[in-house]
Amino acid sequence: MGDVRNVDVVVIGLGVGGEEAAGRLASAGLDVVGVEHNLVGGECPYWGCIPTKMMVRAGSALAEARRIPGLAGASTVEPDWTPVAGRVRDEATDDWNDKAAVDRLTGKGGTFVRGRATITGPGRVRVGEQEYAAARGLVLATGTVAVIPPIDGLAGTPYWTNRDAVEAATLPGSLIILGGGAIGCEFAQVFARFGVAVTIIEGSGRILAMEEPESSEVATGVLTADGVTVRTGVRATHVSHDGAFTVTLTDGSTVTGDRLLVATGRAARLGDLGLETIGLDPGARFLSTDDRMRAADRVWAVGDVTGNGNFTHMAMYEADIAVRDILGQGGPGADYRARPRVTFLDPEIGAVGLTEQQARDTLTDVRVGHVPLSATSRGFVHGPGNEGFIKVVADHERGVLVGATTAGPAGGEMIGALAVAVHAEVPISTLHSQIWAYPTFHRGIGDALKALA
Ligand SMILES: Cc1cc2nc3c(=O)[nH]c(=O)nc-3n(C[C@H](O)[C@H](O)[C@H](O)COP(=O)(O)OP(=O)(O)OC[C@H]3O[C@@H](n4cnc5c(N)ncnc54)[C@H](O)[C@@H]3O)c2cc1C
Ligand SMILES: NC(=O)c1ccc[n+]([C@@H]2O[C@H](COP(=O)([O-])OP(=O)(O)OC[C@H]3O[C@@H](n4cnc5c(N)ncnc54)[C@H](O)[C@@H]3O)[C@@H](O)[C@H]2O)c1
Repeated sequence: MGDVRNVDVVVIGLGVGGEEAAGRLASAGLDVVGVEHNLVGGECPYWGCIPTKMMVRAGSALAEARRIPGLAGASTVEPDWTPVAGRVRDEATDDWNDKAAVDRLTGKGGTFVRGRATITGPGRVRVGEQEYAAARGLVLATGTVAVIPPIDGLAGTPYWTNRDAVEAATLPGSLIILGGGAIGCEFAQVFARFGVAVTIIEGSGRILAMEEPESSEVATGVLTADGVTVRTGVRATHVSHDGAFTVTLTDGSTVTGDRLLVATGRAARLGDLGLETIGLDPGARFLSTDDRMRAADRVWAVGDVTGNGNFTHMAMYEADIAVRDILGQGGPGADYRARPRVTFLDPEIGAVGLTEQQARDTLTDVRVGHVPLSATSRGFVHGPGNEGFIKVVADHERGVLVGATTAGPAGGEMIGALAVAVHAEVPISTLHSQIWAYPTFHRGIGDALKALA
């Protein structure tokens, strides 16, 4: 065992949240050690948001080109995965090389340690043979891994997770996707648009089950139109692989495919972290925190491990709160009322705050306004590809919005206006007097507000 090195803060896990926290604390002059056993930047830049949104961009370009007939002449579309895989490898991930990110941290004065960190006691962390004592404390930002359900026969088969799907240099002829959440749906649409025969198997009654039922309906419609087979309310009971995959479902039917992508949710990486040495439960699903992201005395937790939403913007939001607390800077604590999210389908499905059902479960007088995008001027003008809707959810007693969904060609952008309304609790009477530019997609927000009933 080497000497104990005394530092101010040890950050465990340098994904989105940890990298932000370590960089900010180092810039503020603290002696910070950031530990990462894989790639600095974590899931988002290498196997998550960035490469998948490059894929979505490519799929959307194909879809838009296919809309030319009827709109602007003729088009012949020949999909080719080569440039997509090339962009993912060269532009998004630098061939899965994190040198730039490591340099960014050390350039701010932080110390980078590649290895797996284990907590050995209050303020104490071990990486290999080196022990660190952190006077100010620890930031835990170890993120999540793909959940692999205990389906008979699945273990031991060469199934894909999001990582394999992002790294794919060539596409399979057919793909079975277990799970119809954001990951399953986004990959399904992209791959289908490149000619892959995709089947989604979703155990619950609808895909995108965490979102509004109308979102599930739109997603099912567009995926089906793209050639995806969407199976809901069925689960896999058995998986076999003999070169191709065969999945047996609860209704007795089977589905075959060249590849199988498991996209059935994420689990926090907490098991082997040594949480028991600081009085935390190593078996917990998530680390619960107070509104300053404190999980225990001199222990902060940020990002996916807190269970407050697996989104990059949440990891950065929570890292900011933890950093301010460590530096004694004060400022607002965590407030999850206006949590935004966007599922990057075509149409994009943006959402903020509560769904209608969540609002009805907690509030006494809930009013809802809904407008199909095709009924708005811009939706009408747009024509092909105008699937979507705007839905607003109001707490009538307080006269404010508590949630909204914007599905459409610019759904991820439209939600910005409604996120402000929910976050700042803008009175609905004030929103009614707002002038919405014509003929934008977001002008439909005014129509949805008028439809509140
Ligand atoms: C396919 C996919 C698409 C996504 N798309 C979006 C999107 O469009 N928009 C969005 O907002 N979010 C998206 N997400 C979610 C987003 O990637 C995560 O919310 C984000 O990466 C969380 O950041 P984090 O820092 O909490 O964890 P992570 O990014 O998971 O980073 C945690 C890091 O900790 C390291 N680590 C773990 N244990 C240890 C240890 N003991 N010692 C050292 N290092 C350790 C890991 O190697 C990892 O690098 C997507 C996720 C996936 C999988
Ligand atoms: N655009 C984005 O912001 C974006 C994109 C991708 C992922 N993410 C984040 O990553 C997280 C994980 O995504 P995800 O799609 O893996 O998880 P998810 O929890 O959103 O969806 C998983 C789905 O799998 C289903 N399921 C679970 N077990 C099953 C089984 N055995 N058979 C069939 N279906 C089963 C669940 O009912 C659920 O609908 C999301 O919560 C999201 O926050 C965000």
